[in-house]
Amino acid sequence: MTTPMMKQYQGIKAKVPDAILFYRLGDFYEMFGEDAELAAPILQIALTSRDAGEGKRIPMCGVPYHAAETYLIKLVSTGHKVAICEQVEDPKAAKGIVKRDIIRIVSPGTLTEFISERSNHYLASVFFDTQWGLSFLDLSTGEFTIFQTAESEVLLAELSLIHPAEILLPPELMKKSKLWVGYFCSIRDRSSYQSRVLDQRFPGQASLLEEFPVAASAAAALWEYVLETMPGVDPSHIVEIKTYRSEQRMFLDQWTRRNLELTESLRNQGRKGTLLSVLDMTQTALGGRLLRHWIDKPLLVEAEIEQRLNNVEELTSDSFSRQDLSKILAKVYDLERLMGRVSYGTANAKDLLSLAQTLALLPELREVLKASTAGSLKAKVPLLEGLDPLVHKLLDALNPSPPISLRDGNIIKTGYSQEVDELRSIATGGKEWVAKLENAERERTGIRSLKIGYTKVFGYYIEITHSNARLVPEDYIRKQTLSNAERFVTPELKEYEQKILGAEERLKELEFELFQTLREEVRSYTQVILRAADSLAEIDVYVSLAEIAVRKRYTRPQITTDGQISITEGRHPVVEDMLEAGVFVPNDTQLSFDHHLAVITGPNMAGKSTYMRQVALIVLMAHIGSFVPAKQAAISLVDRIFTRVGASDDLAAGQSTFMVEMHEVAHILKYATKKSLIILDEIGRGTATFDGLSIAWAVAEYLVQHPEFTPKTLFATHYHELTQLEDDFPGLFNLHVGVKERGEDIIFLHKILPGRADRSYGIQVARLAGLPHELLQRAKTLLLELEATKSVPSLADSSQAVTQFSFFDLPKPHPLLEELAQLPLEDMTSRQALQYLFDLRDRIQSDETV
Ligand SMILES: Nc1ncnc2c1ncn2[C@@H]1O[C@H](COP(=O)(O)OP(=O)(O)OP(=O)(O)O)[C@@H](O)[C@H]1O
Repeated sequence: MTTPMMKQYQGIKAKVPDAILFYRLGDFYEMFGEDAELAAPILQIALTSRDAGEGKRIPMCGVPYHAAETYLIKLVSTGHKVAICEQVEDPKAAKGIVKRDIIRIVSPGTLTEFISERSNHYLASVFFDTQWGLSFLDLSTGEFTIFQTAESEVLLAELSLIHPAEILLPPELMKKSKLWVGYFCSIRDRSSYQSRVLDQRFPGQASLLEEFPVAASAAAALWEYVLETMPGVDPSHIVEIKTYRSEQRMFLDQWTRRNLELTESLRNQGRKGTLLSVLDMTQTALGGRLLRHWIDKPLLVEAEIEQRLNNVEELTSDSFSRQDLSKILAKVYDLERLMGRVSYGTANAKDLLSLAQTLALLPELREVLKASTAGSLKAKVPLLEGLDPLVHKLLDALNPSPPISLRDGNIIKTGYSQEVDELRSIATGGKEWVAKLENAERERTGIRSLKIGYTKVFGYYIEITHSNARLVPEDYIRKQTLSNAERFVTPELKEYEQKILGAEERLKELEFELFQTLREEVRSYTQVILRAADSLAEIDVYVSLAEIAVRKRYTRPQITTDGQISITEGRHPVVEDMLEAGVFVPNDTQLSFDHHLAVITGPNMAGKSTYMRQVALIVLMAHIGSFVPAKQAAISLVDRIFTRVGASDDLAAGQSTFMVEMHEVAHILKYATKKSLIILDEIGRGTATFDGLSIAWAVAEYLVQHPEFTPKTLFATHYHELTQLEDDFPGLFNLHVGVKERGEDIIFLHKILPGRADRSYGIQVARLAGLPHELLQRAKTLLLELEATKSVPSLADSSQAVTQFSFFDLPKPHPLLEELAQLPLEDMTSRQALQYLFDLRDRIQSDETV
């Protein structure tokens, strides 16, 4: 027969077939059967077995419950779900086997511990019904958002932006596995998407949910899943559902975000070298996360941008307030996540203390804001009010250095509760009483080594060594014999023991109860605390942006709608930071509807990419509400920024470098409007020369041929042929990056100048990179050949057939070169050499040798 315990286990396991069940047995969480076989190698713990009844044995492994978190994280981070099953009744009260049940299911998306402080950790849900619905929730902070779009591309870009730890999908979408490559997905029953759970929980948001029904369906499934994974818990810190509308926030596709290295660097996907790292001087995790949101979703509404810029400007000119606010913010804890723990009932005394200490800063913060010349930020003052009574209560109630555990007492401060104080004085006074008794007994018996001790099993005892046995009084009752001593009790000691132990026990219980009441009281302030948290985050971001603006000499951009982007002495915020002070060469930019496409030529390494990205970043920073690295900037609002930069492939999605490039170009041409800003860096270079040139040429033409479609475009290219377009299209103009030649070398000036570059200097750059001399000589010879044979046909006539060019098709070394190589220069006078050169020129001009 199966053992009763195994029966109970199987019943619970049947509820969570897709999760590894942590089954609490004493001080361990045990795993059985397939769960054990799966988990043991991941956790690197021993796999044993246990009697399952009927002579069968079942595989088993276990982890100690006090260290369970580390094991749990390991399983979840390797893409597994873990269900935690606890005893749910007091073992003393249990008849037969103790009742157990699942108290929480932890999956990658529902993890709230050990997650990055400065970024969000999202659980997402997707649904499709003529449109795409997306909903995502950060359980640790309570941020809950819905979003709806007709374009799958937009959905995928949103997903790549929020990078959810887990996506919930209905069965029909789960099948479209190509869309979800790289994500941990959980399947949900289709009925979950029709659920009305949100109507009851968020009654105030009915109209929002009605407006975006597909996203609301996704959110319903998500909410149901949350409730399922945390039975009995209402995440009260999740107070509202937000959305963002495409007309209010700039949508940045994943390529643009990546190419501009906004929050992740291309090289190592870390923060270093990103716009975020340059702008982030926030002091709090709240502010850090908000700044990231601002960068991810720049504003499109002029008034909102101006409002942010006003706040930044006011703080730039008030260094006192900036410093004071910074000092206060440095002491602020992560209120959102603390409130998360309050709502899950996992906040301990240290958490409430951190919360109280943070809220205790608010009066000082309000004073600084009131006194500041930053008028707009004064509007935040009322949002930081209403919490002082709670702070006083918490600080009065909580011991300033409480233990982590809530069950061991020492949480409540003396003076807060009369009952606590009384019990504590009995408990601690009792110990004094024991010490007194010890002295008295030593006197009475004359045994100097007499000791009163305590063990959990025997309670209090009087210990007397065997050598003093003859001095033991008659009223001592023998309790235990050790190798060198005897232990005794007296009725008096026993009676007092009851009183002390009872008091200690009751004290711990009472302290826990009082703590829970406090935690509930904090929970009742959820809305007010989260409102204060929002304001703190904003103030933090403004102080950070202002501090950066002052330190790095950024200026306030003038926001316009006249279609002009006019930047004087603009700099690249990240490249500038990496170079020594004063080394970065600033450059100007002028773009308008009439003059909207700049073809930029210049050698490799000259600074074309840097310049184009700098323009994109300055425009983007202006839309965030940040000051910009320029002497002066007037930025007309753009609707989107597109970039096609550098070679990258997406082998996971089965696309070659060239395919990715063409895909990105197609995407840009499809979605860009007259109000967009486009960065195109060397398009066409991923394929054969003439194909590439033709495509680049045709794209440039396309961008200037339609009078109603004049997106501002920076177009860097090594195909110098494109500069010819300037003559035919007034909207197009040439720019080049200046270089200076010194002998065989070139010096990069990094200066953007009007007009076209005369040469590519590719070989000089290759020399700088250290290519072998012999190879460079050969390259030079080949270059002369190519230039001399003029094998590149003019593409001005697009009907002309384009032939592919390959190094294998090169002609043999030109006879002229052979002649030059043979020239007896050592035996020639300089006059003869000069004469030879004149003759040579004449021969070339008369085409004699070509
Ligand atoms: N304005 C500038 N001031 C100072 N240094 C600069 C400037 N612009 C670029 N640089 C330096 O030159 C390096 C190369 O710049 P960038 O990559 O923009 O060149 P590029 O012309 O795009 O080259 P390629 O054609 O090979 O892509 C940068 O890493 C930076 O160190």
